[in-house]
Amino acid sequence: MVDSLKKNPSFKGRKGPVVLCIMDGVGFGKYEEGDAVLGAKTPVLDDITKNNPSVRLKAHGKAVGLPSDDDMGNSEVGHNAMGCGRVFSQGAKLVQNSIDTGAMFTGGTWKKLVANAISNKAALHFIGLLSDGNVHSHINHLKSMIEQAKKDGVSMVRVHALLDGRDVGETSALDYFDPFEAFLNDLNDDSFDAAIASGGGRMKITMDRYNADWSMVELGWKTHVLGEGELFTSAHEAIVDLRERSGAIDQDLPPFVIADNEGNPLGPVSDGDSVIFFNFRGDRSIEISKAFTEGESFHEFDRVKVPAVEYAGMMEYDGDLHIPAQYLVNPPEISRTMSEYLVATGIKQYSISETQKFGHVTYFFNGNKTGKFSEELETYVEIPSDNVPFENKPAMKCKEITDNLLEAISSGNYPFIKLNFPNGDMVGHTGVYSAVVESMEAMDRQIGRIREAVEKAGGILILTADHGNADDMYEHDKKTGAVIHNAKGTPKAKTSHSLNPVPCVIYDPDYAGDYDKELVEGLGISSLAATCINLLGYVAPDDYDKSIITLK
Ligand SMILES: O=C(O)[C@@H](CO)OP(=O)(O)O
Ligand SMILES: [Mn+2]
Ligand SMILES: [Mn+2]
Repeated sequence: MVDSLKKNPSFKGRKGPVVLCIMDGVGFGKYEEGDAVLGAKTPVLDDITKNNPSVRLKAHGKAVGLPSDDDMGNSEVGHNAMGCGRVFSQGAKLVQNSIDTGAMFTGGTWKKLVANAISNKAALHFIGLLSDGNVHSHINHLKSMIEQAKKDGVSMVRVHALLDGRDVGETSALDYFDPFEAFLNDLNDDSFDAAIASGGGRMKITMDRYNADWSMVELGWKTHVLGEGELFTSAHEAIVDLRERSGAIDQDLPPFVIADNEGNPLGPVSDGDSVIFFNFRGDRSIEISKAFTEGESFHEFDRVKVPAVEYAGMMEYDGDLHIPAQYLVNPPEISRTMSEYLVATGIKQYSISETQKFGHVTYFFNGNKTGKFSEELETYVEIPSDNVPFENKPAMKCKEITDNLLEAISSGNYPFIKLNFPNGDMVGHTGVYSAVVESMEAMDRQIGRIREAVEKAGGILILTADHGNADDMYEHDKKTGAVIHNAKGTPKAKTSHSLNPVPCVIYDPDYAGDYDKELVEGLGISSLAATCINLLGYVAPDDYDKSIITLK
């Protein structure tokens, strides 16, 4: 348990709550063309930014614990940084280190899974996202593990590969699958047989999160484990054919199963096999891990059969519920989060979003911890998300989130309130510019309502984001900055996050002259924790990253 926070006597205090509004995926664009935040009519955001202290914060690369500044930010590392007030080396970096130092392959879990496959003359399966996005996984991690498996004497490897198109180009799958199939063929010899056995789009199968749509996981189970689905002779053939027939971009591609020479599935998961889920990020890895590891208590769908396998995740995906029990790399040891301090100080908190981002303001914000620190002091509200393509409903649930939030603000019960608006990110990932504009306009109207409520309550509103996305909706030439066009002559959509900085605006209608209106420049989003603590009237823990405000 952490110590309680010390009061800061120089801060005058406010009547109302501190409200932290995280506009998921809303950054400051580098290019005018394709910046849907700029392109949208957002009178509230414009006005609030112009007339209040505001600054840009770093939200990518090393500022959020990623290996390099070429790595875009993402929700996990962003919310971890905001909620923990410090920057921890994150999954992408920890896994790479573990491979580089060899620690992964001398560890007990790796050895156990390899020994299991060898002694049963069975397969070692790898399931996960095949790209170099470095948000959930990296293809190089997978390649290193397969090479090592061969060295260690495994004779059969089966890969169940999900198409990305969300952290990398929207139709870039073959840039990963083709060289990867060649890589496997190069490794194959009389004693080693590695092949892709199944696959599908990451938003179609396997990688659901926050219990939003378990039917995705069921379809993944059928595809990877039961070997049920449309059969193809190779992943290349499957991708080309399914793209043509479905018109889907990579993340939405229907599932496929690869057949052997007799027309049977090449690599369903069977008794005695070993299975590694090679994504390092937790949110979209928890459900499939449960399907593999839970016994009769599992009721989410009918698994038909549950093969007896040794299963391991790349990491422990939920440090609270210990999912899964076996994993290859220790997750970052995130401790002493802001929520824990607030609980120790007796401060009531309210956290709200819709399903798609509910875990972001709770589980990620609290350092990948599912449970509350205190039932009494913390209130979590989840507005159910619709299961629809979000380009068709760009407002998502921002109105419903706000309706609930306004009650929390006016109740006077919660000194600290945090919310996540998913619009910029979830609609941003669809690549549909006009829908993103609409989503920003819908969100702006709700921020107008929040501003009014905060003013009435005499509180403080902090507007910020976890990383960019909506601010960068077209692919640009890296050298010239020019928009890249499709064969049809339209701009090529960009579905991934951006490397752009994010806003931080402090709307404090009852400003009492107790801090400098000039905000500190050059900081990252990890500085938001100390800032919130200061605005609640407390001194931030010594080792938290510097606050964005300078107290007088
Ligand atoms: O959808 C997701 O899983 C990621 C992108 O891979 O987005 P975010 O980090 O915003 O959750
Ligand atoms: Mn996000
Ligand atoms: Mn996202």
